[in-house]
Amino acid sequence: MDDPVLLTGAGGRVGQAILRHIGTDYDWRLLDREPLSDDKIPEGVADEAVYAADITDREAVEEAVSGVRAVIHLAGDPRPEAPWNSVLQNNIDGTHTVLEAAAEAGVEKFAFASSNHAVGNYETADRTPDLYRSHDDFRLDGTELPRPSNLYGVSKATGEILTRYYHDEYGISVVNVRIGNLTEGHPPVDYERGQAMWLSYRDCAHLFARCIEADYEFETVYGISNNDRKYYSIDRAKEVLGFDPIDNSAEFEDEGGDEE
Ligand SMILES: NC(=O)C1=CN([C@@H]2O[C@H](COP(=O)(O)OP(=O)(O)OC[C@H]3O[C@@H](n4cnc5c(N)ncnc54)[C@H](O)[C@@H]3O)[C@@H](O)[C@H]2O)C=CC1
Ligand SMILES: O=C1O[C@H](COP(=O)(O)O)[C@@H](O)[C@H](O)[C@H]1O
Repeated sequence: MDDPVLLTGAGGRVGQAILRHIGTDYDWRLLDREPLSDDKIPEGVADEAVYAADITDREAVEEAVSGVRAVIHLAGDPRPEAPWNSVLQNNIDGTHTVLEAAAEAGVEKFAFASSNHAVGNYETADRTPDLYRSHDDFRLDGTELPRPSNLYGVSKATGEILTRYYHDEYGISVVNVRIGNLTEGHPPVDYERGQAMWLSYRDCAHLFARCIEADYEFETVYGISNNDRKYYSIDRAKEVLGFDPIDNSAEFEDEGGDEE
């Protein structure tokens, strides 16, 4: 196997979606501030490769990142309503610490879990709800500036600026993945916005596998499944990363996804 890949926030929803589908494909280092129970650790991952540490703990992060070729950085406060003190510490300071350690260790690739909330204020009153429906052709494609919809979104936009700096200054290949709505098994029910930005577990794992495998310099892409309803373009993720999603929220329309 190639050099290890560090996954921060390994015990959370996105981390587990990744590990469930590609958990035996890589030599993982897993980091989370909560100790990981055995059922959250793929077969073959040694105890020494599992770190119970906070991403603001520079020494612990340095140890975890030493000798890895790629980082998938998920750890952080994922709540859209998270208060400033939490996103400042976990999302901004934490991301800075992981990037500093990655640069120092000579990591080649860095995939950052950004969010739809970094651009949530493009969803203006005059664009919605049509924006969430398949007849509407408005698309965000990753070239637009952030327009956060809450302080959590501000922290994700800040993470994207931090990755830009570490790419330009230290040459780390970066992909910011503006993840939509990860929901297991089916798209969110009775929630048009969520259906338009649904990301299935297997498409999520495949997308982050492509972030490990593909060649790129600095990219910002959207992480959603191949939904008929969409206002995020996945063209760039397809082109640069070779993302080839399988799922589509339209296939579940009888379960609460009908358009008006
Ligand atoms: N689930 C979703 O639909 C979306 C998630 N994201 C982003 O993806 C990432 C993962 O989200 P989820 O898995 O849904 O959240 P989660 O809360 O299920 O998982 C986050 C994990 O990170 C760990 N963590 C949090 N702060 C930490 C710290 N300071 N040090 C070490 N570990 C820490 C937690 O213990 C947890 O296991 C987050 O950065 C979130 O903002 C972005 C858009 C959508
Ligand atoms: O960034 C995130 O986005 C998803 C989807 O947002 P929502 O406002 O439609 O729920 C959210 O579920 C997740 O917790 C968050 O990290």
